[in-house]
Amino acid sequence: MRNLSEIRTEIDSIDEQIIELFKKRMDCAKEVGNYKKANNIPVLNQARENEILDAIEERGGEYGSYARLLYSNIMELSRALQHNIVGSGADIKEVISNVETEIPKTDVKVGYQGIKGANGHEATIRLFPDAEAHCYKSFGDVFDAVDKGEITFGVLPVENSNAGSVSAVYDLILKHRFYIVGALDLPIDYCLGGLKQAEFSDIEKVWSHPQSLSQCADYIAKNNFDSTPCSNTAIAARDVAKEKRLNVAAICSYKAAEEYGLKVLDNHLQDNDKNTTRFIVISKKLFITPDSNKISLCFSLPHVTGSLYGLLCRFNSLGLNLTKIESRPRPSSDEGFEYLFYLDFSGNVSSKEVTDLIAQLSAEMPEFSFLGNYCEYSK
Ligand SMILES: C=C(O[C@@H]1C=C(C(=O)O)C=C[C@H]1O)C(=O)O
Repeated sequence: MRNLSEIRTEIDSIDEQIIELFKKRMDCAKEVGNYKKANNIPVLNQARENEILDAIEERGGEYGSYARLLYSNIMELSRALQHNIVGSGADIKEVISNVETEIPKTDVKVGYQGIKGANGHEATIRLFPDAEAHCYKSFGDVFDAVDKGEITFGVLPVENSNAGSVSAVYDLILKHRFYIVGALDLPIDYCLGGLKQAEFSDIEKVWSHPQSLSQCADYIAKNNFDSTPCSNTAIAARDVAKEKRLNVAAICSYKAAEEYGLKVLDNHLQDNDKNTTRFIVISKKLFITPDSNKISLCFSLPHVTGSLYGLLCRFNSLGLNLTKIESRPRPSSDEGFEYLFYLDFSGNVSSKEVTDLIAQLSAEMPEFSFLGNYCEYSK
């Protein structure tokens, strides 16, 4: 048997040959790109790629499936190069280069779901301390109000560190495709708000938003409470005050308890003391502030093997850090389910590599939208 350094010497020499061949292949892809640009031919030729992949797999012998994977990556990168040459996604690049960089914070109307004292209200106050806050019954109503121009911005919860994604909001993001212009990670602290004359031992039932009930699931189980979902934590607090039932309490913010005259019967109910909810700011107009550190995209995937893998390979090749990927199903006539994807990654569009990537994806992904580049605050 050869010793390790002998084998490694051979590997190094093979790599030297592979890299030279890889460069030659990319030079050819570049030439193909120029030809496609001159002749107005689409970058992707799936049939040709499939032919190459099948042939490579065959020739790869015992390493056939590895060879296929290697080549799917190579062709992914070869296409990325060609998209830059043909100038794919010029419309998105144009939008990004002409964007406004300052978000108006005064003399604006900002909407949230719920009523005064809701977590959405708190997020709105923190993000827009000088704005006029408007409350809406449902998440959908906030989106509709932005659509009609009744409010300039909407503040919506998208994710909680314990309970996970707020699917209803993701569905609305994917439906409306408004821009995301800001985000805030808001620590959430719940109390048990009961009637003034109630004691902790009187409480048998708790009312709150399903997300909040889920964030306090251990606490509720430990105390053997009966839980009832409400449309909002602050609405739960208001209704507990209104209904005047001694054995019912709301799981709500301290502000909501105070706002609706409830007595705090217990503190910090959340199962995880780092309980945090992420809110986003939606807008019909795009703003990208210079401190932006997060980019959001959405798209559907073609029904082709490895299409999600191919997409992830592009991010990997640029060393970009994906922070979230969410898929939402929707019924489709032929394939049973079809999926829309929502994706976040760290970055700023001032980087050419990043805008090139967004432009490339816009040309390849069905139903692609660039949702925005914004700063995610944690206060
Ligand atoms: C290079 C080409 O463009 C793309 C990349 C391919 C490759 O790298 O082999 C194959 C097909 C196209 O999707 C081509 O059309 O030949």
